[in-house]
Amino acid sequence: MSHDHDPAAGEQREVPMPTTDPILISDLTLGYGTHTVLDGLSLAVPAGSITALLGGNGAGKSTTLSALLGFARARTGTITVCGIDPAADPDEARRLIAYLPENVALYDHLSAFENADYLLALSGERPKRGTIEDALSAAGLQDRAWHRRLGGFSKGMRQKVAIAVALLRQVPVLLLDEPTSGLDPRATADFNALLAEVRARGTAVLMVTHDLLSAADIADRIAFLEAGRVEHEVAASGEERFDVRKLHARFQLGAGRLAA
Ligand SMILES: Nc1ncnc2c1ncn2[C@@H]1O[C@H](COP(=O)(O)OP(=O)(O)OP(=O)(O)O)[C@@H](O)[C@H]1O
Repeated sequence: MSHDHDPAAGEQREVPMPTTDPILISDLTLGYGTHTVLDGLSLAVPAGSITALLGGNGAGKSTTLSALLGFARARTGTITVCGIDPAADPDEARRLIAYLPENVALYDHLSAFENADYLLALSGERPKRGTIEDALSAAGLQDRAWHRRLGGFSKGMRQKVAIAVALLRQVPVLLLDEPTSGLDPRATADFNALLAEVRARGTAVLMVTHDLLSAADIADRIAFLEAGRVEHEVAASGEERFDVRKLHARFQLGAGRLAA
């Protein structure tokens, strides 16, 4: 499955430097049939920052990611990924996005290395010799696991392979759907440390999550999605992190409002 690694041909693409916020959603309304899911949603994620998108079940968090990927079409409002409208040009928008769904689709019969190599080839990437190993290592996967089939991997190990692929793609936007669900606290901390590195590269990260602790630990901004829009947004200031108990209370308030 591995392709020929010609170092000369394997130059990594430059990460496009956005002139506007890489993720920009303005007054977005979207739904399925007669059911309106997003109703005036506005959200901006600047380069080099992490926004956690919180909200009750069915609030429209995954739908927001679908719209950024060009799978769900806006009725009104605008949505851009580095200035590209994903509905008008989904291929170009997806070229700029690394997306980690909740259940990452990897191939059990391939090794970690082969999975990364194959998935990158599907994205049209030809990584330089040694860069896959570097990325697997940076993602925290021990070298003895690099050439083992994924069949026996834990969820945390799979997540590391997936994030290694995302790291290798060097794209300006990373979308994560509940990335820490099912991870133990140690694996979650490792994952957050990795996200901090992705942020330091200038990537705009939007993370849908129910994990308040993880969001409080890593996010720069936390947006609460309620009644189809961002009703409340809080930002961490400097070294001061979020208070998880306050976030929990805020979340309960929103969930109560949704149920009312
Ligand atoms: N393809 C679809 N067709 C019709 N309705 C859909 C579709 N996808 C999602 N919905 C509906 O849109 C609403 C929002 O779903 P979405 O998956 O975006 O919520 P969510 O906030 O991600 O929820 P959860 O936290 O449970 O994952 C729900 O009522 C859901 O049933």
